[in-house]
Amino acid sequence: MSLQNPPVNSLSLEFLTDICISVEKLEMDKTCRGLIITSSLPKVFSAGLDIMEMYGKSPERCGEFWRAVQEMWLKLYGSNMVTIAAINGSSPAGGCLMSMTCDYRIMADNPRYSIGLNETQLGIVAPFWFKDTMTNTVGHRTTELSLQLGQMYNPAEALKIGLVDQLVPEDQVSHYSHTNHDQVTTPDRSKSMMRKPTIDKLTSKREADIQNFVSFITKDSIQKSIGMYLEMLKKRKR
Ligand SMILES: CCCCC/C=C/CCC/C=C/CC(=O)SCCNC(=O)CCNC(=O)[C@H](O)C(C)(C)COP(=O)(O)OP(=O)(O)OC[C@H]1O[C@@H](n2cnc3c(N)ncnc32)[C@H](O)[C@@H]1OP(=O)(O)O
Repeated sequence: MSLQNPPVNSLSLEFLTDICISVEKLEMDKTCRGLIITSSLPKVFSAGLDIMEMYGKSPERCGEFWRAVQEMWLKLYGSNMVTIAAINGSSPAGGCLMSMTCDYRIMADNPRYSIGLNETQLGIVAPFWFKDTMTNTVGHRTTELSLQLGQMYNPAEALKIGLVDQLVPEDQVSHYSHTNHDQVTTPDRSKSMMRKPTIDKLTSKREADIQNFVSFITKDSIQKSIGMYLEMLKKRKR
């Protein structure tokens, strides 16, 4: 599955819905042995959630958006397929979350790229299931530090903390993803055993999580922080 939503593969409601439909189709396809997620765009795996979906939108629309974010996570984290993230560019926030849902992460060894949960930099708090996914990937202490600082990691740092499993030359990300994928022939039952408690936690609190998101994101102070962050993104470009 090659992500293609220019300019930066931000995860809008529409794009998330497309991703969920694609994953669902693959999940039902008995001939499909697994999934490699990568990006068709240069330099960016995914810029994370589409910030415009969280800025100036109605509570109803925000709720619909958040349900789609949850759905993407539930489908990928709970997938019966062997999944590999072929991270061929930067992958902040929701992009990092998406790659952490996979069984294995291969990243292009380009020091210009970065990956991490940077929500704190936007003045927002990473939801509990983002935090749980990171804890399951890199451990409690690293997650605590990482979330408090909104830390982004270059590939070497990401490998060191276990946020990615392998670094490869930029032009060989696809090759290594396929080679690794071929070595794993059957999805292991231990995957669902390890992930079930985390999945059950969100499933049982799904509606409350949507309500929390909507009331948090529509607050004036949070809208102001997001507006300032958007301005900063645009200025940085010039
Ligand atoms: C207490 C109860 C709590 C309850 C729940 C509450 C919590 C809320 C949690 C919400 C969680 C959010 C997770 C997220 O994913 S938020 C998104 C975070 N993403 C980012 O911060 C990424 C920002 N982008 C970048 O760093 C860079 O764009 C890049 C990905 C490294 C790519 O750089 P480059 O190639 O140089 O591209 P540009 O920076 O020039 O961007 C081009 C273009 O795209 C716009 N853009 C970038 N990222 C996003 C985005 N995520 N959403 C929407 N738009 C984005 C950027 O502004 C440029 O636009 P213009 O061309 O119009 O200027």
